[in-house]
Amino acid sequence: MRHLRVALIGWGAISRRVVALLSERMRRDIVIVAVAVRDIEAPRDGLPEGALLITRPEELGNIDCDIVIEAAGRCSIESWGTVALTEGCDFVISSTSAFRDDALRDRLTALAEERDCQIIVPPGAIGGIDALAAAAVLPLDSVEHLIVKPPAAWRGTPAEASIDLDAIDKVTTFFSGSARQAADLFPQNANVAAISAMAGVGFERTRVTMVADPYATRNGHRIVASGAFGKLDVTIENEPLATNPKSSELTALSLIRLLENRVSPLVR
Ligand SMILES: NC(=O)C1=CN([C@@H]2O[C@H](COP(=O)(O)OP(=O)(O)OC[C@H]3O[C@@H](n4cnc5c(N)ncnc54)[C@H](OP(=O)(O)O)[C@@H]3O)[C@@H](O)[C@H]2O)C=CC1
Ligand SMILES: O=C([O-])CC(=O)C(=O)O
Repeated sequence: MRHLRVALIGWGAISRRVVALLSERMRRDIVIVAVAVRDIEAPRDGLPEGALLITRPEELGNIDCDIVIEAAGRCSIESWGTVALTEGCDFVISSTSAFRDDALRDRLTALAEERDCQIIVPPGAIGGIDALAAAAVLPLDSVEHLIVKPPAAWRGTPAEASIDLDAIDKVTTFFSGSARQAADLFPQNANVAAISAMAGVGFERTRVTMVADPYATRNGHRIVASGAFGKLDVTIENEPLATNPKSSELTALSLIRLLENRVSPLVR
């Protein structure tokens, strides 16, 4: 039986949900060996039994782990990714908006190649990424990504500068631009734009629209692509995570799929 030793960067909504699901699913073959936090003194509950609490990327060097999963925020990508890859661990990223920075992406990719390990971008909160990436083997004409969330999910973001989130009574579009602009301006809501961009036609050519919908209760994504392969149109409505309405439950589920595939004799 394969075993997987995992370090989690961040102890927020996604990490907590991943750990709860692994426990519910009794995955004794997937062990959380470390959890990275910023403030070691802060009170926190639910940590996986036996996991070491760490605060500095260098501490990964003292831990025997196979894979490091970032679920913290884009500021953590460079420091934790550099050490994880240098230590020969695969590095899974949730804060994919960090990769709107081509130089950072190139630096980490070169390091992964040098250390013979991988940076993994899971589909996160969206579906159809396997099909989009496969379609991109042949020329693509266009990729559009529509993000629709309830007003509460846009609080504390630049959306507040263009619309009154408390007052809107109809579906309101407040952003239209490239995936690079979307990922740059909305690091807590448009990581998915970076995922669809990297799977398809890149950060400049992927067009993103963001919408606040006062009647929505879920986080919605629609990806429409066309090209030599044909046409793709994928729509998904995600339940938000209980402890962070900006993030969708599917992001944690996608990490469970990734981890379970790493230990399973049948990858699906
Ligand atoms: N790829 C995708 O499809 C999706 C990606 N995301 C992204 O995933 C990331 C995690 O999301 P979520 O769990 O909902 O976010 P939360 O805000 O719930 O949790 C993030 C946690 O990370 C901690 N943190 C921040 N920086 C660091 C650091 N440098 N080292 C250690 N811990 C750190 C914070 O701790 P504290 O502030 O207490 O120190 C917080 O507890 C976010 O960037 C989010 O935008 C979200 C949804 C979809
Ligand atoms: O969870 C979602 O629906 C998408 C999200 O927050 C992100 O891409 O950052």
